[in-house]
Amino acid sequence: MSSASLLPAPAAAAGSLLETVAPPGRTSRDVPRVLAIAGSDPSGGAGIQADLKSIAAHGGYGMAAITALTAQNTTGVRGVHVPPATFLSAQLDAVSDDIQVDAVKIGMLGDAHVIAAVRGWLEKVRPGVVVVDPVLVATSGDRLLQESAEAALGELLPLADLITPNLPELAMLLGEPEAADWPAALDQGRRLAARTGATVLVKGGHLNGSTCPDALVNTAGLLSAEVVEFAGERISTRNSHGTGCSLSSAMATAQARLGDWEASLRAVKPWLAGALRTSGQLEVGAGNGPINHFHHLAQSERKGGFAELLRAETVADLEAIYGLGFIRGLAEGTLAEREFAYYLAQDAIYLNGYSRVLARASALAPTESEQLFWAHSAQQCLEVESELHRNWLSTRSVQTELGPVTKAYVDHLVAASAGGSYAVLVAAVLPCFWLYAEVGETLHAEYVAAGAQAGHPYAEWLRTYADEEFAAATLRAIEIADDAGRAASAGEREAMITAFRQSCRYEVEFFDAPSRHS
Ligand SMILES: Nc1ncnc2c1ncn2[C@@H]1O[C@H](COP(=O)(O)OP(=O)(O)OP(=O)(O)O)[C@@H](O)[C@H]1O
Ligand SMILES: Cc1ncc(COP(=O)(O)O)c(N)n1
Repeated sequence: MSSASLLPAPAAAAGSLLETVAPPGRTSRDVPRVLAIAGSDPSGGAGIQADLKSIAAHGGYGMAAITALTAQNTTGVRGVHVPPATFLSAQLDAVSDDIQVDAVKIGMLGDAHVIAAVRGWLEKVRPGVVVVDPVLVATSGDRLLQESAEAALGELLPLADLITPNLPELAMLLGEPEAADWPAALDQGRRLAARTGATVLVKGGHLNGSTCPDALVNTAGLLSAEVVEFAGERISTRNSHGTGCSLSSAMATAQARLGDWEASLRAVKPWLAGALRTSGQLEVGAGNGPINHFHHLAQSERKGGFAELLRAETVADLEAIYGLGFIRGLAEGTLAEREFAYYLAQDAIYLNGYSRVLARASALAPTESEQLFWAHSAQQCLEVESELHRNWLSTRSVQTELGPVTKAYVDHLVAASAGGSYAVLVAAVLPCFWLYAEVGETLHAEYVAAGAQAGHPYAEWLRTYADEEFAAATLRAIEIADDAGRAASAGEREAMITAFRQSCRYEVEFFDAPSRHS
């Protein structure tokens, strides 16, 4: 790979090519007409097939001019055929002679002849929104643009409003080594934005670590700041085939409707996260599978679908809970009395705060049945709290002040209740039902399986742990969260998942707190 910059000199970028870019004031439409100019992926995960799905998922009318045919699947690219560029020009003219194109997304281009054809058409038609995804190499490592065409691609970039390179592409376009971390990637994004005059979407998909941030960068004052970052969690999946194609098409469609890049990415990123998160449901191929473009439709149809998604989020935290010294000590009877007393005292404090938050859920509930469920649960909490004081705490010497984990957990719940979204609040309170019920049932079953020894110092506690009424309430809380999640927008669903995950983390920490703070 050539390490020379693929871009024209800055002076040229700022000259005539830039003047051909359409002005930012564009018409917004309810159903934008979006043209994808890209290669075909017959397995449906990337290229034009992903573009059309992504455009449709965002409510656009999708059109497709095919630059190249590939023979590929989820495991790799077997062949590439680039038809004569004159026929691409014929496709492009056939579309624009008849149809007003509100936005264009450009993906795989294949070779320099194709780039020249696209460039000639863009200069003639000047679509209102142009997004260029500078596709060079597929996830599988196969080349999708001839190396000799890289300079021509660089010259096309100043015609874009938005460029969406991944980290290796960003580096190659600048002729620099790949950024080692996120700040270095943002610096490269600034340089590409300055050289092209376009907005650059710097994507964090290729970073290491638990987060997956993105950023919009524009050095000409088009955004609210030069660099606008969008935080995101990394989703553990190998189904990333076509993520970049889908993101760029979604951005083109959203921008044609909203006329605001930041609002567009705010709308698209939660959708993409949901599409990655649910990608496994598709069961397509043995390699890097596709994302689930229409997850928002499927989820709203299938009862239990959102709860399954939440359940998958709890796996690591449940594992962590079962590995904690506190839990093992409780199960085996070796737990220090001091730690048990600390746990009970903090539980009583927690339940008081939790009860208030449940009462808020009752106030926000959309139906009388849910209102009653949360009100009843709030009352139950107070009853369990006084039971703790009466039967468990009155005979022990305990520390009664608010512990740091209890405070953080209750603060998180109060914040969720103050946010005003019933769905997010329901997701935030759910782990206290779900994880506690699961842990209780498991520990109780272990205790019974081990012969339910009467001499076990925590026998009485373990016997009350798996309460049937609480198990039934847990099922109802899960059902309510599932209904709320299926009815929620993509953005609200992501906020629900975030709130749920945070509460799950606090459940782990709550069980770990006695060994750290008692
Ligand atoms: N594991 C992940 N979890 C969450 N978001 C992800 C993940 N991987 C990629 N993304 C998001 O997907 C988008 C594409 O990012 P990435 O850097 O992977 O681009 P790409 O390499 O062009 O995509 P492709 O996989 O199609 O080649 C970005 O918004 C990024 O944040
Ligand atoms: C026709 C076509 N266009 C683009 C990509 C890149 O997508 P990915 O990087 O996810 O393989 C691809 N594999 N095929």
